Amino acid sequence: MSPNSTLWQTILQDLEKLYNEETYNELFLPVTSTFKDQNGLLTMVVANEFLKNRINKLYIAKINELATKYSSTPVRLKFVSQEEVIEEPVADRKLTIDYRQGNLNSTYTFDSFVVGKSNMFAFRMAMKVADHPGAVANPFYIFGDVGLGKTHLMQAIGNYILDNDVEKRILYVKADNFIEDFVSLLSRNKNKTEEFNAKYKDIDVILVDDIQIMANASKTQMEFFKLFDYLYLNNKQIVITSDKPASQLTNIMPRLTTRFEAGLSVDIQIPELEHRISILKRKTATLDANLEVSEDILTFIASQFAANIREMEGALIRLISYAQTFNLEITMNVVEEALGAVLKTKKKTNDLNENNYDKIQSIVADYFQVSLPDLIGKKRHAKFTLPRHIAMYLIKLKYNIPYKTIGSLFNDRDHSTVLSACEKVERDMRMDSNLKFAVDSIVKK
Ligand SMILES: Nc1ncnc2c1ncn2[C@@H]1O[C@H](COP(=O)(O)OP(=O)(O)OP(=O)(O)O)[C@@H](O)[C@H]1O
Repeated sequence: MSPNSTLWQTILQDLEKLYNEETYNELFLPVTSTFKDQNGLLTMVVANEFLKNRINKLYIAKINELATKYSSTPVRLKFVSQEEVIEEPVADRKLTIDYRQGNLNSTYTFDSFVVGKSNMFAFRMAMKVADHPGAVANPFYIFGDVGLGKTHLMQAIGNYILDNDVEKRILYVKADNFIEDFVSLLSRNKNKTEEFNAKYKDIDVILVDDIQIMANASKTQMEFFKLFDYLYLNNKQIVITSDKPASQLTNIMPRLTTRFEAGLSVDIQIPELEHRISILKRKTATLDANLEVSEDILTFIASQFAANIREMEGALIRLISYAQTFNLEITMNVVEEALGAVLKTKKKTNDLNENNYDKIQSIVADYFQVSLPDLIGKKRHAKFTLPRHIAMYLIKLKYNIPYKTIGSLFNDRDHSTVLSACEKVERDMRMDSNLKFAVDSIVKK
């Protein structure tokens, strides 16, 4: 394959847009030659070690992401220096591509992971683990609620390690697949657990997703325990995710949970509103949709899908696909058309929940005939501030949650802003019968 290969030329076009002229001219343009082996490993030769290291440290994840996007067959790019090509032929280790291809999603990188307060520690430690696999935190245990980015972060570790050393064997496995694999092997041949062990032992990094699923599968747990010890003793990196801390896992044998606890545990929390909006912005950019989604609309979506990033992303994708299909500009009406059904179902589920803060926000917004983004947002006109203060007051009255938590439901306003809003509504109601009437009517709804 020559440097004029269509794939590299296509990638170059994107790189030119993504990075400044100097970087582009210095690093990407002078690639001297490329060749592809039978595993789909595309080797790019650059002039010297310095250029190679810069690309491998800073740009390889993006380049491989683009390669995956533009190639119809599995492909990975590896940059080597001119000297290396002369000294040693590029290694050909058959399994590497299969590991990546079958397991890791190449878009789950550190680069595409938006960092905020809720995941900062987890992110930083994950970077450290990826930089020094097996040496910093073993096992590395990530826990948190559904859809908050555990798999993404775990796979980012795998992708990073692989991007820096294409010969590393990274295995990502969902705990349920691990069980299935074990059970199907036993059903074929009861004495063949060695075959199972060999498959899993021949790896450098194991990423086990949703370990809680292994609850009650005691034979599989036993097998996993043996594997865990083997990998651990051989300094292979183990990364585990779960929906709860290791100490709270039920029906998982203590000899496993205590080993999980002995490593480093990090949690991922629900991101704050601004953080969720940043995630949506990043997602919009990667969708390449050529469609403008305003800040107000992103705020609205982020405020409706607080607890699960997967659902929030799903709503954004649905909205954009809808607008593209019907060739529409994205307005609040289009949001309602595209997401109406999803929001209705979500509302029903919310109605079953005790803590129904957005219901109060919607009722107040309806009562005062303002839109939800305006109620939650930053506009300071009295037309918006009065309903906003009333909504804050009613949430405090009904749920008595901390002022700071209420603030997070209103564009991350701080504790003192919410406190003074609630006090003002309470004070004004004593003197203003219209206001009292309005608040009472809303309470009855
Ligand atoms: N901080 C973030 N930045 C960018 N994308 C994110 C972030 N957090 C989550 N996502 C995206 O949200 C979606 C759901 O994330 P992921 O599958 O990693 O969640 P999870 O915690 O593993 O969920 P589950 O408990 O269901 O396994 C993915 O598309 C992921 O890329």
